[in-house]
Amino acid sequence: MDQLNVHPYDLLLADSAIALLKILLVSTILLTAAGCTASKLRRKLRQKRKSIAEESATDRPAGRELPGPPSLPVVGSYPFMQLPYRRWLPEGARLYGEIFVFQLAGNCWVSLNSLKAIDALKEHGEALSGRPQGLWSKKLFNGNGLALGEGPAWRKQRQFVHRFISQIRSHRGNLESLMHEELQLSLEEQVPGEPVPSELFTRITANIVFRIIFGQRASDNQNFTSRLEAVQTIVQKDIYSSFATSVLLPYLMAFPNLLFYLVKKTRAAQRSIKLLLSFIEDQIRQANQLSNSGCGDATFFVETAVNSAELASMENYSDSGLAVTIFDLLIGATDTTSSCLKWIFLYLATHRNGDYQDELFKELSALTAADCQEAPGLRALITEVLRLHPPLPTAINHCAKEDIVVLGYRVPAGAWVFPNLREALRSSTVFGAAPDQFDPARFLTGPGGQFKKPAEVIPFSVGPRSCPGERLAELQITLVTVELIRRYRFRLAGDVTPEYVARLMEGSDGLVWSPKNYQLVMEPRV
Ligand code: HEM
Repeated sequence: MDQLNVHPYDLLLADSAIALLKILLVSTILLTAAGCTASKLRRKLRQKRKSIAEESATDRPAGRELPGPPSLPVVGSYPFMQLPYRRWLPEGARLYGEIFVFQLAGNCWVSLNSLKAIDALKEHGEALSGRPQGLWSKKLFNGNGLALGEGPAWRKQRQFVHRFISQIRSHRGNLESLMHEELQLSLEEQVPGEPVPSELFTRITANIVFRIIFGQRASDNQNFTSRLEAVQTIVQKDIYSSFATSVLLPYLMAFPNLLFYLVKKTRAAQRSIKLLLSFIEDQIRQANQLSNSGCGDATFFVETAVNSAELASMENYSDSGLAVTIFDLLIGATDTTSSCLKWIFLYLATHRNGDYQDELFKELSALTAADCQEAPGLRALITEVLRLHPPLPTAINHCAKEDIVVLGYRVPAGAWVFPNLREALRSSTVFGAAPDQFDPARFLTGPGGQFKKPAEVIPFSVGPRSCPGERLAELQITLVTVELIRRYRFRLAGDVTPEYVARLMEGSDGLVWSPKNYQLVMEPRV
């Protein structure tokens, strides 16, 4: 009865007071913890500075201080640059030149902006073969895999992947018919008469890679496709683009569980990655069972890997380690290759009002199917798209294992070093007066318009960490492009204004650089 006498406002007030108290309590705990961490960090920084100062000059390689924006405590270089930082990089290169440094998310980032600077990845191959080992990679991948792994295990798995790719490429006929079949199936799955979403290219690529790895179509496996899509969303976002992550991340890192359990998006991302990894582990278990029963098919990656004595002899080798390598192959292969195809078909649909695609169609129609792959106009198109829109514009961060000197500047051990491929591939010194323009003819020379592959176009990066999937990606891009140009004429669906095309061309800000999604009208050529 007593309760009935309580006015609802009183209840509301009591609730608010409790909520306020809770907020105050949590804030106090957080602030105290942050204070402790900050002082811990300050102490560490002082110790680090002291030990650096104590290093004798002879121990350190000579070299000037790297140029770059200033850096403040806590916020780093954030106030002097813009986010997303990738969009600011051209400005940084203009201000500071071929190589510069900035501080973000508590780390020292070194941007290599020219081909000469990027050569450091070859020249200091071993010293720069490290990868930053952040909280994410430790917690989710445990140092395994190709993209973030290091040391002898990474080297051995890379060799294994290289050998597998050369082996399937040596049965080129089989590989090509798998790709043709997949393209045909993916096209048949489109709604007849409707414009085709640019996501078609992701579907084709995912299906091809999935078949190479598991011997089945990805589209037939809903469990896989939904998990892959969730992980792709993470890859397409750049976690360093926001203030919260670029500035607060190092402090949140001090409380990994807080980071994982409080930040909803991070938790969802972690869950998606774990689900995809557990799906891959199931496939590995099935491959093991098939192999033990003698019913396996060792032409697929997963079967070849579970039967490999070389991999089995690796220290701490496990199914979960192999799952991370397969995860890297799936993710590494899908978004990059499909991004390139999306750019290609955007240009085909828009460049020179369609005259350009008609020219290519004529070139390909005059050739046999085998010769089409080497057609100069086609090679020039693919090379120009990869030059202007490298799918991984800043590759993956490398980590300097020791102090090195690049172009006369000292790069400190522990720095996150990345090749700024987008900048280097738009150098006017190398690519002429209009490097930002789409002009495939720049790669055609001589009276017959011969194509010569330029060594300067390096969208797959260079050095011991360069992309192991380069040859596979090139074959896939070539086959899909030839086949579609020979069959269809393309235009963008909807109200196509120059502003709309410019917006599509701006692309995404994530780790992988794709055009914004578009719809393609594909008219069969008769
Ligand atoms: C157009 C397509 C592709 C492009 C432009 C591309 C580009 C790149 C780049 C720039 C890197 C980072 C190199 C560095 O850190 O310096 C990389 C790494 C990697 N790529 Fe690709 N890639 C493509 C397709 C593929 C395919 C088809 C596969 C799988 C078969 C693949 C698997 C990987 C893996 C596993 C790594 C990590 C290698 C390591 O750290 O040792 N990529 N790729």
